[in-house]
Amino acid sequence: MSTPHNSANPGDIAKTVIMSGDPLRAKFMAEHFLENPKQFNGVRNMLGYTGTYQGKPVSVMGHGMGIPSVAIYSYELYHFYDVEQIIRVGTAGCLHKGMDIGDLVVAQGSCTDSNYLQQYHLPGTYAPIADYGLLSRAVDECRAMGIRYDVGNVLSSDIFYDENQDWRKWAAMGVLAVEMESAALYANAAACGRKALTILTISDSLVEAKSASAEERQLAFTNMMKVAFSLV
Ligand SMILES: O=P(O)(O)O[C@H]1O[C@H](CO)[C@@H](O)[C@H]1O
Ligand SMILES: O=c1cc[nH]c(=O)[nH]1
Repeated sequence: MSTPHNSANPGDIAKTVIMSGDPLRAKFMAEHFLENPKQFNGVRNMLGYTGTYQGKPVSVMGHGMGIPSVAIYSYELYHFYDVEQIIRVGTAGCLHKGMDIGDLVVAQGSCTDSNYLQQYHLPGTYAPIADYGLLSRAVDECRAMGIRYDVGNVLSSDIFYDENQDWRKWAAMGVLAVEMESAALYANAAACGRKALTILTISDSLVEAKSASAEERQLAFTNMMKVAFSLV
């Protein structure tokens, strides 16, 4: 059975899916990390592939930009394709001095300015968090690789071009970086008892004049991919 957004048949997608906003980053992962990749989706150019990594089945797929997009793709993977864990590898803007382009942020929790969580009608503020098992293994891998990384809260914002610079208020609460999807991914996973983790690479700084090129965003940030594949 396919969905309106995914033409895969049941069984075409592995239990672990590594996702990124940019479908071309998913293609890059298929070409550079997967053995025998087979494309399972091309609907809306949201490319998805399944292969093996060191002999273990794994899929990679794009999820588009923003919460509505990641929410659709991750919901369908968990509910209609029986996926057990989704690891997002994305880019983010850092909110503090001393963080550099290329640094990793392992997103322990994700705040949001989106209304997505209101659908659960909770009598308070839900705190979307990563699966602890995936998180702690990712941190172990970052340490073993000897790369620069932080672990903590991120902001999943609906706003890329922030007219009011509201990110400053999140930074004052210790939030490390801003991206646009993790809160919905974590909430979707929690709502169906599955696992999720986001590993980010800093591509921009909101506090210093630093920025990566479009090509680097698509292709060069391989440390987060190595960490993600180590979790398969
Ligand atoms: O690099 P990706 O995974 O797309 O993630 C970040 O980049 C996009 C914005 O440029 C948003 O999707 C944001 O979350
Ligand atoms: O500043 C940034 C950089 C990457 N992704 C975002 O959402 N914001």
